[in-house]
Amino acid sequence: MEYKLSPSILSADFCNLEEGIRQTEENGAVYLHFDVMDGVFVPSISFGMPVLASIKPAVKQVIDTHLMITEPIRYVEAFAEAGADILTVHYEACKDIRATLDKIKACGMKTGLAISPETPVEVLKEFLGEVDMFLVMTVHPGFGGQKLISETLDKVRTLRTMLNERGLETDIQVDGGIYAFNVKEALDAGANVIVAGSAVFKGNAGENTRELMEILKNYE
Ligand SMILES: O=C(CO)[C@@H](O)[C@H](O)COP(=O)(O)O
Repeated sequence: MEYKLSPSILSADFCNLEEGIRQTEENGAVYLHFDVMDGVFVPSISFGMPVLASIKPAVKQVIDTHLMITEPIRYVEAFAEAGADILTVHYEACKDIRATLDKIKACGMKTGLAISPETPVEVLKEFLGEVDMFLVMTVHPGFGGQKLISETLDKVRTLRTMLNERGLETDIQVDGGIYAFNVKEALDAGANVIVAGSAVFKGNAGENTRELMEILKNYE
């Protein structure tokens, strides 16, 4: 299993965004996590396609886009054009999940399906084998800097078991409250794509990335 770090720029210093991102890339983060919030699905508003389109040509990282927006199907084409490589939508935010996933695929992106902490993991059963990545939110979506809800890791464990039973090696991403001190708990539960915002961008992004990457590289 390949372990990947996806630094979330939500916690970055936007006056020095280019430098911050470069430090994560130079220190081995192959993904870059781009959190889109609409003020409806989640209370907060973040950034959207124009910001992504500016970042895209400046990085080689996989743009791992997490849409925290209602009816994301409306924006699938726009995010493909802006440069998203993976487009993750929320189970709770879609009227027609399959149509949304089909549109993501048709636009040439990888598919991600996310669940919020209150959503049971069993809802994902019918999508096993149909998506490239599942995202199990380890905090309530909407804000960086929250504390990991440890019960959400039980859902990661259950999901990894469900995938293993079907012989699937689908990526499981975890997002929220992950730091060097607790990342191993998420890996032990079965996650292999780690989103980290505060843990990377608060302080020295290069050193923080290196520290997290060391843990991922040495994980067995
Ligand atoms: O999607 C979200 C929040 O909704 C996350 O991607 C956060 O940006 C993670 O931040 P930290 O908890 O790592 O600070």
